[in-house]
Amino acid sequence: MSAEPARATLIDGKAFSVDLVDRVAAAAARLEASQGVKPGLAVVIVGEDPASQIYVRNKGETTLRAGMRSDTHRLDETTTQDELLALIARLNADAGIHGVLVQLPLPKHIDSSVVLDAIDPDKDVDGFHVVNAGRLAVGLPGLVPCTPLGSLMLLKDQLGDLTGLNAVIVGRSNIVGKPMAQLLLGESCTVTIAHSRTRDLPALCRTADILVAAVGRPEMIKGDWIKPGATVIDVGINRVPSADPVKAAEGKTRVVGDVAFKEAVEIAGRITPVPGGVGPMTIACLLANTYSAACRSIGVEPEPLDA
Ligand SMILES: Nc1nc(=O)c2c([nH]1)NC[C@@H]1CN(c3ccc(C(=O)N[C@@H](CCC(=O)O)C(=O)O)cc3)C=[N+]21
Repeated sequence: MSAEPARATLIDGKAFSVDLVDRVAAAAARLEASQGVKPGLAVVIVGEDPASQIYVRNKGETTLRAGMRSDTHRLDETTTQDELLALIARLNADAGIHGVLVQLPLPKHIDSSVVLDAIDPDKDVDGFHVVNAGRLAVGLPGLVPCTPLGSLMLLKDQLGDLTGLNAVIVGRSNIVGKPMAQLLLGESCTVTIAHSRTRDLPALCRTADILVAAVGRPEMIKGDWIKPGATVIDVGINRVPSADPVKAAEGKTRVVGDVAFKEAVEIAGRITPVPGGVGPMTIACLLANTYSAACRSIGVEPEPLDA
């Protein structure tokens, strides 16, 4: 007989996202057949931020798989804020484009909040516009940020009803932490948002039935911060030097999350791996949002897409 606790179940976001993209593709094809509207996504990238490259590559491939139109606008690092705003105005007015995404981070001379709030809220497939943040906060329908939306889909798929569970979110960003808190509150969880100034973060994390790590610090959340059996959602995508010193010296990197996975997997009940967890869900939800935006643009209620 072994007293060893079972290792955590791995939450396969990659597999879930493949299914979700298939459902989006089927729904989009029905929309096109019945209404003559093909969902279109415009992605705007200013400059050459390396962290954005994985996302752009994966997104391009996935958009094609979903049978949607995808335009990419690559602007020079020196593009002015006014030039960028002019492009957004054109995309807002383009009836063939239902989703507009401006890749973050933007160069320092551009004010991202001004840019994000220039996007038509009904085309804001990132859900970053202040109007969509407000809609989410008061429970109105709107476009919801992709990473929290994908994380919630995984949680509901794994756990079913989330009512009454203690959720701790580490990270208070507008793009992940805050909207994740709103979504979990909407599922009747008891939600705590923790951050860099939180006192005794390990002890707080140990109260969590659902622990969402969204701090952007490689492997910060340790195994002994996790309540045995808890569900851990690791939102982090951090590029660090390869574990093999020879490869690291050659400049090879690997991707790790915000959770120390090797320790955490021995304690948690369920956990998302990195890569292959939340990341692919973010992209699938971007396409789901583009499909929904296309439907709403012609006054059609989108088909439900969560499994
Ligand atoms: N306006 C805007 N919206 C975004 O959503 C946005 C952005 N800007 N800027 C950049 C970040 C980054 N991001 C990723 C999403 C998915 C993966 C992803 O699918 N990662 C895979 C592969 C990772 C790997 O192997 O390198 C995985 O986690 O399995 C990565 C990165 C979205 N971002």
